[in-house]
Amino acid sequence: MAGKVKWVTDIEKSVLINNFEKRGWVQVTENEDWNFYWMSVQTIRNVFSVETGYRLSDDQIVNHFPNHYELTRKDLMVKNIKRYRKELEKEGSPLAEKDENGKYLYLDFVPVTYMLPADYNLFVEEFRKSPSSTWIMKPCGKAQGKGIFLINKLSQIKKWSRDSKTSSFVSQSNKEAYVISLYINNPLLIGGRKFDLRLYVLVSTYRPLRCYMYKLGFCRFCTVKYTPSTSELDNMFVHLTNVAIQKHGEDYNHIHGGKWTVSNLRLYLESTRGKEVTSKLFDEIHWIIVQSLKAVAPVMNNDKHCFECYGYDIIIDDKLKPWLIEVNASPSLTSSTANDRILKYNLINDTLNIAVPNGEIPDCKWNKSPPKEVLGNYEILYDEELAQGDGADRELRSRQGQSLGPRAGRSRDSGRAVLTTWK
Ligand SMILES: Nc1ncnc2c1ncn2[C@@H]1O[C@H](COP(=O)(O)OP(=O)(O)OP(=O)(O)O)[C@@H](O)[C@H]1O
Repeated sequence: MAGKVKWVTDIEKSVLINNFEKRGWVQVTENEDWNFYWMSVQTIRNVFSVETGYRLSDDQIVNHFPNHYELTRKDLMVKNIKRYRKELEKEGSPLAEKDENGKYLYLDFVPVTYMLPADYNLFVEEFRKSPSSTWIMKPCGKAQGKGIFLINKLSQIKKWSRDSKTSSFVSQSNKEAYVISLYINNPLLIGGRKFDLRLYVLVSTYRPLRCYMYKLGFCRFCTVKYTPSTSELDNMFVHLTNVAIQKHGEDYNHIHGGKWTVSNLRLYLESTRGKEVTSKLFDEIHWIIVQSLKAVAPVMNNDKHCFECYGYDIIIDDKLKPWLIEVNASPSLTSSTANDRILKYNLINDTLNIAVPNGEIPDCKWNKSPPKEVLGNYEILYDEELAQGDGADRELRSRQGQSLGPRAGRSRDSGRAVLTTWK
């Protein structure tokens, strides 16, 4: 038994268990000595809570950072990105440049969002500026499309407030927090349907930031054709791409599960829009992912026992601008189709190959910069150490020279530091 990795999980998914067994690892319970724990977000809270006083030893590795929620809670992600933009602005960074209307030229990649109830007045002010816009209300602590609804009138939000059995937003502050985001009402449509992208990103360390992009993401399609018409605002089969919602749709296809691989999307876009704009779009997607990670890196508890495989949700609009919608700490490992099973099995396999080098008893001082041969379907997305003295300077230099930001054809950090091709 000695020398074998002892694993525990509280997520009973075959794609996990098959991977552990394939490596000859030994299953133990959480009360025994374990080396590798693939845990839910509830469990990570207990492991790192002050009350439990649990201390991880050098040979223990877990799949979440203690305060992953700084990125994976809808409200905190937006708060951190707003703070990051302000800091860059204060530093005079060219990345924080704004247009004549005061809108960020490059860092405008999350839909305008307010926290409710805290930012209610700010929201009302913004709402009145463009009263014909649609907004999407999302509970901060839920997933799978639960509790989400669309509004286009202030009266709807007032009604919601009343319905949640409170007389004012102030008294609601202890209740469930929501975010309200500007609804991207011009999504890119394929076959008339809205879709979003689910991309996987592995972070092995936040300081220095080192992250990997999984090549095999997918698109999730709605089952009903898209219309921005207000008469369909309540129809979640039109607006929400979550599989948890769409699988209840009449036209849900159980064979392909309403999914396309990202490489299919790429081919489709290359043939309909051209290679150059497609490549620019994917560059920009990578760029906003890196920016979101840079935004939270300073506040992350960069615990050496941790790594994390995030599920990024991205929507592309009809101008081919990508929007970061959300980051998930526990992307679904449920397989809705045969292809899904293969993808998720491989995702875990490749993740383990990086997080637990050689499948041996982990050492929390693990080499977080593994050789290329073990990356599988991962590619380095950003490596701060490689970018040092190169990327940042170059970002500044390029300000004086040409344009900035992937949308403007900005020259990016060094190719070694940042993924530039993704076929
Ligand atoms: N600002 C927006 N504009 C357009 N569509 C949006 C927007 N925000 C969310 N959506 C749609 O609603 C879906 C659910 O939103 P989101 O992912 O934020 O919520 P969730 O319930 O936490 O889902 P998940 O299970 O992916 O965590 C998205 O996949 C997307 O299709």
